[in-house]
Amino acid sequence: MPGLTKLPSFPANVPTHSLVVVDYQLLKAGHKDEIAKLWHAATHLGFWYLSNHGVDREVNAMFDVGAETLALPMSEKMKYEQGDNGDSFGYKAKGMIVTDLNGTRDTVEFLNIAQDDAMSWPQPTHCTYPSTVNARMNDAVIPFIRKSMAVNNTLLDIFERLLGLPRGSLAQLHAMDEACGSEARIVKTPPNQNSAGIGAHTDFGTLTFLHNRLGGLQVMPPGTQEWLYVKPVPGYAICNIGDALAIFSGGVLRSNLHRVMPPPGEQSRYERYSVAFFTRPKDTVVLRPLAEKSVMVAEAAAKDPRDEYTSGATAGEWTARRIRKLRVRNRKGPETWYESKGTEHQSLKHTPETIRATA
Ligand SMILES: O=C(O)CCC(=O)C(=O)O
Ligand SMILES: [Fe+2]
Repeated sequence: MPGLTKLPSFPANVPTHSLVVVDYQLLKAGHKDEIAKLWHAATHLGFWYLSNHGVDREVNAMFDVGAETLALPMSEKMKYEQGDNGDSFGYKAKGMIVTDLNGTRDTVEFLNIAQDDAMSWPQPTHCTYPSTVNARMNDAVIPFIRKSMAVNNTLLDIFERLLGLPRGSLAQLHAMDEACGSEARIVKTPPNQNSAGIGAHTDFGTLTFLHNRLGGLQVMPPGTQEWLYVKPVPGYAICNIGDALAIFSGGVLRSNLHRVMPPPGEQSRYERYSVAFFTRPKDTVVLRPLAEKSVMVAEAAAKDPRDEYTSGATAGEWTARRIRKLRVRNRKGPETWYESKGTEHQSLKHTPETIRATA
């Protein structure tokens, strides 16, 4: 069980970015200073720690489900592999996606469990899962997904209000009346790696609720070309804005570039697991600034003459394209790496040269 091993502490001598700590209970209580801290983090780096989220027990259970499942024989896991069509749900074997422009293969394996499948369980909506997932659906997976949804929906309601959007408008884009790309993920990085686990990317969806025990996650602060570690803090989630929310807000909220590297220092000798929940819009929602619904978004969109936030794609198409273009077997050359990109132009000028700098 990954939770029972005593892990070496995060080293003090690696370049690290400190994140603002936002208290979830204070946010829920409408505490003004806490909401102001959240807004600042969401409109600048797009990442923050969330304390007092109350999901610790469920997160620990998910680390165990991940360890049990990813320990299954490869032949069993491969029955659930994502494939090359841009589907997200299921298992992704190590080395199936590229991490950079040169086509370097990834070093991680992960398992994605659809929110829709958990909500319709035992009836599948999208796909089925390994027996180790099914066995823990009721006591671990569903409780984790339900609580993560509640956290992300609370944050979404706050952003909706602060963006000046009509009440319920963001919630409507994420309602459970249609299929969506929201999913839980468990990522496993083997010990002693020396290349990127997951390459530089922005998240595809709306909001990410992430749980780390070992280091490895890095962010590139806006306006820099420098990668900085995010230190895992026990009990704190790491939250970040994804592309869909950056686009809905006309760029007011920031979807920042990040990647997963081997854990730093002594930690690199250990297997690394992370657990995440991604809230994504309903598949049919078109990704575009909600300018007609908010003066703030309209003003931000007007300052974007190149229309970089108007994708024309639905959320389902956006996610499928980005996954498809990352798959090794779909790679034609360096251009396929650029074709996998989302709103990275927020961190970089949208040119091959600057994207190359992060590759
Ligand atoms: O493992 C992590 O810490 C982050 C993973 C990540 O960025 C992702 O799965 O999108
Ligand atoms: Fe990510």
